[in-house]
Amino acid sequence: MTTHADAGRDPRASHDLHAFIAGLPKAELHVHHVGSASPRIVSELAARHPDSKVPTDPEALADYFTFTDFAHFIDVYLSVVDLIRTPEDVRLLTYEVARDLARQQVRYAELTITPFSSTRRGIDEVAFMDAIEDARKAAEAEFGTVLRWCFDIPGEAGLESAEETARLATDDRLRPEGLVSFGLGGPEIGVPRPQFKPYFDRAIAAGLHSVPHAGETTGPETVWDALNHLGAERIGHGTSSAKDPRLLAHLAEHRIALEVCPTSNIATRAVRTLDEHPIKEFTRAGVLVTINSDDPPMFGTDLNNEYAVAARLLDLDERGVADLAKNAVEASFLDAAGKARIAAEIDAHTSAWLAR
Ligand SMILES: O=C(O)c1cccc(C(=O)CC[C@H]2O[C@@H](n3cnc4c(=O)[nH]cnc43)[C@H](O)[C@@H]2O)c1
Ligand SMILES: [Zn+2]
Repeated sequence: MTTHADAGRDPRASHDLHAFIAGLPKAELHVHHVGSASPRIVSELAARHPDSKVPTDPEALADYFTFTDFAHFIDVYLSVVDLIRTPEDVRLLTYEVARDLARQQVRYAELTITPFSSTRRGIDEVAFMDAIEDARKAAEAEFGTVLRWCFDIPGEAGLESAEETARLATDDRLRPEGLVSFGLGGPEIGVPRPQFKPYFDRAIAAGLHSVPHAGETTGPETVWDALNHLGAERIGHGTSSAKDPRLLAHLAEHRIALEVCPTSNIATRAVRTLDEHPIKEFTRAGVLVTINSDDPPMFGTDLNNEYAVAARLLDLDERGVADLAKNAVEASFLDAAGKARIAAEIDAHTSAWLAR
């Protein structure tokens, strides 16, 4: 398993490729709000709330963020969710996440937020929406990074959480301007996707895109369920799709992108080793693969490292990496002008790099 000591930079990618990736304009489509809290923010919040079991020492967090399995990961994740108690915590977290993305040349990110987890812990819903929107606008003005939201249902919390998430996402008085999509996260085992159909139907009717997690910890049938019952336009992870050639052909034919997060899959032990990751099977089948970081500090990674990992697994040079970055732009929910702008930036960076 990848340890935090060697994570954050794939040692097998060349120094040059790392430098190319670091400067490459990128879009991130699968990254969680709370799961992006930096060790500094987590330890600051933990110090403010001494009743929490989360370590206050940033150094100790690497151990705390070493997971025995997916269920353990969710336990730890929720202990960090418990640290976010006020609208100011939400604003600060969102703004700092945007700063970390901007440092990696991320021009556009769809950030998955679980509003149910905050409102059920007593944060006022209007203050919550104001906090994320305030941070989004500040981040765009100060860093130039465009943020958009995906509100996800924490499936294991039951239909009550689905109802609350659908309400927050579709009520015109609450729904934030930056909201573009509707998701479903958390464990998959014992949480069948079809039960969430009415909530996805409402979100889709309200103009939101459908982007559930599926096939991360269960088989390809869950991905089929996400497609057939939830109207999925992209799939979060979709790792087990590799076991079903008919599914791979369907994803490829319909340009349904997979949001691949290689290091996450190792850290949660959904996949045993990076070399066993099915990313190559996806590209071989013609599936639109996008590269993402999921919960970067918790997995000791960042988006740049995920691109370096993908480059190694797919044996890509700079042009191949640039094509992966363009896949994310294509699969994003940006408008055509926004897509064209970032794609042109990717081309400009690549041409300038290769002409050195
Ligand atoms: O907030 C609660 O009170 C609560 C109660 C019961 C269950 C839950 C959850 O299951 C929350 C899970 C939460 O995890 C997020 N997440 C982050 N990374 C991943 C991932 O790789 N795969 C699936 N889910 C992930 C997700 O956003 C969920 O909201 C909460
Ligand atoms: Zn995720």
